[in-house]
Amino acid sequence: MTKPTAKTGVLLVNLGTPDSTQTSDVRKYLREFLMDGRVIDIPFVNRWMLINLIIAPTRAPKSAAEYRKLWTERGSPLLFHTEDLKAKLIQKLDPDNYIVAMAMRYQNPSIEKGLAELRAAEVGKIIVLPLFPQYASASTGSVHDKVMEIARTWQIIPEITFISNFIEHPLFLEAWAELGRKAMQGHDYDKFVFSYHGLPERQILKGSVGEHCQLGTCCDTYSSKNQYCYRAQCFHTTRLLAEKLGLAKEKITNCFQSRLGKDPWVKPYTDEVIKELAAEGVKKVLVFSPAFVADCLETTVEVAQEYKEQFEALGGEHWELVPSLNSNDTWVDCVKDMVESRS
Ligand SMILES: C=CC1=C(C)c2cc3[nH]c(cc4nc(cc5[nH]c(cc1n2)c(C)c5CCC(=O)O)C(CCC(=O)O)=C4C)c(C)c3C=C
Ligand SMILES: [Fe+2]
Ligand SMILES: [Fe+2]
Repeated sequence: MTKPTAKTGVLLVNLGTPDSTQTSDVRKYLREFLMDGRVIDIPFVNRWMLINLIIAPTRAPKSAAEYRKLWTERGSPLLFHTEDLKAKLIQKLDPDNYIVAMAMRYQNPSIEKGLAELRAAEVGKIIVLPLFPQYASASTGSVHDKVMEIARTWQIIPEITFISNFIEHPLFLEAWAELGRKAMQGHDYDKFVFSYHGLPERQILKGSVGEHCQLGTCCDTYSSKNQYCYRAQCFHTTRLLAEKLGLAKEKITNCFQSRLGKDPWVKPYTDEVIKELAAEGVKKVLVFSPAFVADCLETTVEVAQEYKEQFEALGGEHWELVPSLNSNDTWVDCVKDMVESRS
């Protein structure tokens, strides 16, 4: 009798979210998240003091109030959209060859739990897919780091494939384009804003190969020299999507949201771009947020509510967010293809 072939394990990992909207759970989540040295990249003692003496006490109650605006009967959207993605992926993959687990980098379900599920199924190979289209040390890099921290304790470490970036995948672009076309139907937008999650500028510079990135026009081209530069990856994502959707260059604006703390973050800042657009008399804006593959606090509350209020208060008339990929069928096909092409 021949031995059955071992399955390939797939681990989908998103950022993380609190277990509930109680301030204590939000504080626990923020502590774990922000104590990650890849997220707040300052010396440990300074980070510990900043998080425990300033951020956890003051930010946690404010963030808890924000999470209450977002929470649904199914809990946090980031979590249930990732669960839905996993369920649809399972339907599309051959069950004799694949087992799929899902995890959050911070809080639950943990990466430890996801990897334990795959190990229990005695997989022969693991494919880790951090659900971040653009590589950043604070997101993708941190997932890779955590998986290696756990795998390093195993006697047998199977072959592990890490997916670092998928901005050029044709089905990723098609999934966004489908959602964009739908949002554009019956509307004539003045501007298309591409708002990406921000990063401290020093993290962009640290992530630069050699001294390539100067945070200037260097990020306007994308090549093997700057393939891990977060800013260049974001601009490239916009160019590819704009091309697919046939958007005129002069109608496109890139910007970066979710700034935290006083250090300079990658520019231009979304709130400043909104002021500029309003001052130019722009009235109708469609917003894409393609650093996120699932709707979450940063899209549903920050972009679709807070930035909309800011734009309207400054005279804007229509501010619309394109919903995220969530468990869109073309996006599920994209994940299936990324997995199968690496098996
Ligand atoms: C798209 C990838 C992300 C990168 C890169 C990233 C970097 C990063 N984030 C913070 C601080 C916060 N981010 C918060 C929420 C949040 N961040 C991402 C993704 C990236 N972050 C997502 C998907 C979410 C939403 C989570 C959800 O539950 O819906 C938060 C928490 C919310 C809040 O209090 O505002 C913080 C804080 C830093 C400092 C950073 C890189 C240095
Ligand atoms: Fe974040
Ligand atoms: Fe650059």
